[in-house]
Amino acid sequence: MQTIFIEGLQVPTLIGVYDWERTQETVLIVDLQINAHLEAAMKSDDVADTINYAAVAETVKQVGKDAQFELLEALGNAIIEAVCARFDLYKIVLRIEKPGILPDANKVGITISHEVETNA
Ligand SMILES: Nc1nc2c(c(=O)[nH]1)N=C([C@H](O)[C@@H](O)CO)CN2
Repeated sequence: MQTIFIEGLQVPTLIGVYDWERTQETVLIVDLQINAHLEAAMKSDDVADTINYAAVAETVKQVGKDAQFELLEALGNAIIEAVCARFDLYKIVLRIEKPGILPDANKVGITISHEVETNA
């Protein structure tokens, strides 16, 4: 099993519990770790044999564009559902940061780990 990661992806989205957060999009910072079998691409050197991280990033940004959640937890769940539906993976660890929102804190956020159920 190998890992693909994306760090520091900027994801604009409408998010927040309070009215003042819902007048404009917030740019969230997303990190993703995906565990998958990459052996085929390691041998073939063909992007068709792997999880294209550009396509993952595009999927995450599209979820953000379409979403209007209040909570980071709900957005995280939507991102995980979209990525798992599109890519063949075993585990995903998602971290979403919301910078500069709390006084006296650089950033707040969540981390969600999700393992895909297999029939094996
Ligand atoms: N666990 C969470 N707590 C809070 C969230 C959240 O998404 N998850 N959001 C907010 C507000 O929208 C925040 O950004 C401003 O106070 C508060 N707590």
